[in-house]
Amino acid sequence: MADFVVVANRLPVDKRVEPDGTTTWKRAPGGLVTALTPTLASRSGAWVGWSGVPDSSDDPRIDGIGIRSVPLSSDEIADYYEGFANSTLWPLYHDLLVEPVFDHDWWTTYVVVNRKFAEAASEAADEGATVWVHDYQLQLVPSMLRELRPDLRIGFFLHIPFPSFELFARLPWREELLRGLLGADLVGFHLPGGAENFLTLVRRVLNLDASRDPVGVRDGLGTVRDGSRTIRVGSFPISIDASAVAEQAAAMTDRAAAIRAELGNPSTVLLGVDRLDYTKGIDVRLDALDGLFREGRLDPADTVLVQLASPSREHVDSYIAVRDRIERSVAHINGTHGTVSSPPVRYLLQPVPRDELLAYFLAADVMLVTPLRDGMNLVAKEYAAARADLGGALVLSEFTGAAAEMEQAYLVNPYDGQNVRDVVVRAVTDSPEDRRERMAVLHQQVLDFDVDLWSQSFLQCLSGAAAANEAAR
Ligand SMILES: Nc1nc2c(ncn2[C@@H]2O[C@H](COP(=O)(O)OP(=O)(O)O)[C@@H](O)[C@H]2O)c(=O)[nH]1
Ligand SMILES: O=P(O)(O)OC[C@H]1O[C@H](O[C@H]2O[C@H](CO)[C@@H](O)[C@H](O)[C@H]2O)[C@H](O)[C@@H](O)[C@@H]1O
Repeated sequence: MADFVVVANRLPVDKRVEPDGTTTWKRAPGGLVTALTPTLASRSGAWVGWSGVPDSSDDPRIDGIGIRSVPLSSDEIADYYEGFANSTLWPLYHDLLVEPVFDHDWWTTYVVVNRKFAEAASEAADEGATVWVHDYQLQLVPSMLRELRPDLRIGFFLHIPFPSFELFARLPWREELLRGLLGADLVGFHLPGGAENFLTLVRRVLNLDASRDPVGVRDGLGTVRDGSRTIRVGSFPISIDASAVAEQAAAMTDRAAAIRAELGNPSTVLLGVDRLDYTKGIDVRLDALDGLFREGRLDPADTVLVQLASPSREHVDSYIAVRDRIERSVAHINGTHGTVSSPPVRYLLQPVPRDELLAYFLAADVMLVTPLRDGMNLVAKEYAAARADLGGALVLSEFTGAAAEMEQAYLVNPYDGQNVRDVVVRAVTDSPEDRRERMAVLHQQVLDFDVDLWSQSFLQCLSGAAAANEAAR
């Protein structure tokens, strides 16, 4: 039994079946794992989640973390993960970048799978334990878990944007989803705007008493009264283990120089690093590059864009469509502006090892982070952390959570193509002193506001919120 339980769609481990049929488990790279490992290890922790493959139920123990797999069948993965989570909630919460599908069978499976996660958490948690539930895939878990285990302290954190009333209210299951979240003692969002949208929805859809004051960052929590319980609502922008990134990147300078040489030592190396997702605006930066070559403002013989894309949600139609669009655009740019020996876009559709990724950060003159919408975007923070040399420049979409903190980045409106082209040129051509000044602020900012601050501030607020509810009970 654990006194601290994390519940997330994905386990912090990757299961691999080797060609000889044996199974190996590796700790998965990722911000959430890094953020929570110290707390999990120091408090007899457990992690409840899905292994990423169908029908898997092994429970390996990794780095002192007890793992509890929630087995999902292929049909459940199709309806809960690819369906309701990633074809209904994901597009709706990301401002309708593609049309969300409302399917009642998917909803039924979402309820069934959320109950599986709640039951697994209930079995893993010791009396009075703290349970931290994560993200849009599991919004019903807080209330299901509270019903099963009223003794638990329950927190919920949403990693993606939380939409306005006008978007959220389209959901046929809007009441159930809000009620699901209200099972928590503390509901957290990246930005105050998400928290305020939630308070408005609770007031208008459920007719509950919800506070109207602006929500602060890690401070000034909102409240919802639900019977004898008070649910706190707050903003906790996630971050990264910035000092570890800076240290690991410092060891990669030779590899960074080698990468530039492999690219033909062009004057300008631009870089994009994303899951292949339509929210990430990969097509926005490709269109900007095409336009800048046409306008003669960048020289295709002396400029290279490296786009590293990790395959994601590959069975979902909208992801198949965006992959096609991006690949056509890459071929168009290389076919139109390149030569056989030096195509200006180097595109990789596979994840690269962590060290290699850090070397690319050091090799890049300009990092292009241009999402149309993004809850936070950790890549932007990792780039700033990696650049302890204060080199490079960050072009950052205003529609990311990261932009709320990283004001010294070259901010762009990804919906305004001319603005993107102008800002990219500015990031490339500004004086080295101006670029250094901006990077110095960004680098220090990510060191000061790191992932430890995120998890500790959330857990401290959760402890206060739960204690108040226990006293009222
Ligand atoms: N090792 C490795 N990590 C990657 C790769 N692509 C993206 N990542 C990591 O995946 C995470 C992406 O997080 P974020 O930018 O917040 O976007 P998200 O994909 O929507 O969660 C960051 O920690 C990236 O460093 C890759 O090719 N290799
Ligand atoms: O699990 P997948 O379907 O493969 O997707 C990967 C993760 O994508 C989303 O990440 C979000 O969380 C980041 C950290 O808070 C944030 O920076 C980013 O803006 C979000 O998009 C998703 O929310 C996770 O649940 C997925 O595991």
